[in-house]
Amino acid sequence: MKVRAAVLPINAGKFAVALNQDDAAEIGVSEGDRIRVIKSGKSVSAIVQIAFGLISRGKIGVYEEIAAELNLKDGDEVDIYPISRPSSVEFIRKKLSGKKYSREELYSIISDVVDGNLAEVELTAFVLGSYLVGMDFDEIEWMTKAMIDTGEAIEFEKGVVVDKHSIGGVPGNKVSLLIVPIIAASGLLIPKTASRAITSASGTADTMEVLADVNMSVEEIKEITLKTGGVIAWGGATNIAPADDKIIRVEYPLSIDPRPQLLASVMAKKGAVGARHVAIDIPAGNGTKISSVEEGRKLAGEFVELGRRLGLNVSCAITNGSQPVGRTVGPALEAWEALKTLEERKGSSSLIEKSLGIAGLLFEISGFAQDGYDRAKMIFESGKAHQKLLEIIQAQGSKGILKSDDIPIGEEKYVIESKFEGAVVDILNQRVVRLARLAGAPKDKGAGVYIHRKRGEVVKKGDPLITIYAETAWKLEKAIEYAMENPPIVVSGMILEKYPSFKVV
Ligand SMILES: O=P(O)(O)OC[C@H]1O[C@H](OP(=O)(O)O)[C@H](O)[C@@H]1O
Ligand SMILES: Nc1ccnc(=O)[nH]1
Repeated sequence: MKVRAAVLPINAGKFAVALNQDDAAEIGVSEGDRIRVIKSGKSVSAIVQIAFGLISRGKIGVYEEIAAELNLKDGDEVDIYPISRPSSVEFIRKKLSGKKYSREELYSIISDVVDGNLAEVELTAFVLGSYLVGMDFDEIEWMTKAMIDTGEAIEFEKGVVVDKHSIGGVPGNKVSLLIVPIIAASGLLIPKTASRAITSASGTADTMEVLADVNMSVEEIKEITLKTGGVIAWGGATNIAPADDKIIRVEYPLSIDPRPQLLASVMAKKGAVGARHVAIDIPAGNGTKISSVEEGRKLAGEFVELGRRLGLNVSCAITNGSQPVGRTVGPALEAWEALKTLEERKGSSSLIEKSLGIAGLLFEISGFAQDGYDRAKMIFESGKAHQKLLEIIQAQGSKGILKSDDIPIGEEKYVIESKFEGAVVDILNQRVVRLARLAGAPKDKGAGVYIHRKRGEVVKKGDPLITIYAETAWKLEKAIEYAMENPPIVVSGMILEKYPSFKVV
């Protein structure tokens, strides 16, 4: 069937088109089906969206990706006809009924993810297949290798390349902003790519973006690493393991990170940047991805084994995830705390101890030093790590922030005070994250929370417990409402929740 193109100035993130419902019915396709779009001998397969009333008969709405690929302008005539779903969909369905993927099937699924050949619902089914049915170790290895092979890789001709990654899950985990400059200042190379938030209120890429550009090509990552010793780039902007960010996009709204995807997501990025020695941070504690040290140990074993299969020397640190790291949660607040700690060479002990511990582990496993922690501490206390972060920020493209207090924080704020005297007995990670997300994080960089009292600290009646920051008043309101019903910080003796809930109207 011949139709005329209407170019939609929208990036769909995949090859997609919008069809009038009657045209779709005429060629026998529905929402999510595929068609082939042909122009002057060139063709692409595209996922169909039905645009009720928005696209008139005889027209086809083409998003930017297809317009660019086929060099289409408004009014150009194209040929369309229905095609069948890619075989990956069949493989995904097989997993949902409890079967094992073959190496070829996983490669085909990951290639289709990268090429944008899977509709949102199919990609979601892939993630849910891993979540509900799981994968065995061969499948995890094949998926990781497929993720590396469908993207670009970096090779360093000289230098010792190391890397670190956290499985995430604990709020406030801004440690990479301290670890990367400590390692880079030592002369080792650390070309770190990070993801944006998955289950938290700020991923390392979101936090670093407050200070510097994080969108970098593979060439830039290599060049800046060779120049300064390290980078903190957003993996999703590179062509390094490009399937990763597309998978993370469907995990984020569900706030789930299935174990096979987690292992592959982390290790594909490490394998692709040419790292030889890798430290993995596994936060364990209530309300994180790993609830106990035992479970953390099991996952650590899986990381080490996957590393072995990929030729990487992997060591894990099971870390305290029972409450947020440091005192801040949310992109700007976390960037502020990381930079402030480097400037003043002091700050929250959970942030400093964890950063020095993981930097020290990297020094030890790479053979750089036997007293890794002490070496990391020396670099941190000498101010070299602070200078190095500023240098990395300049090299990546600075956002114009020279010191921590220049970082803009959301202007709408509200302080939650303690209603009575006592001690903080718990901080509920998931409530802290939910609160920061309701306030606008990670999208609104200035949104988040500052935690005044952590576990074991004493409070008097009226002392501040937590300050919520937001960029807009209505988001602040929503966050306050949530915090009132679901207190994120528990002071001894306090009622956590009432059941059945009772509201005064
Ligand atoms: O807590 P959630 O959002 O699930 O996990 C995602 C975070 O964990 C990792 O941290 P890092 O890059 O090693 O610092 C990722 O890159 C990302 O920043
Ligand atoms: N699934 C993931 C968890 C943490 N970091 C990542 O990059 N990916």
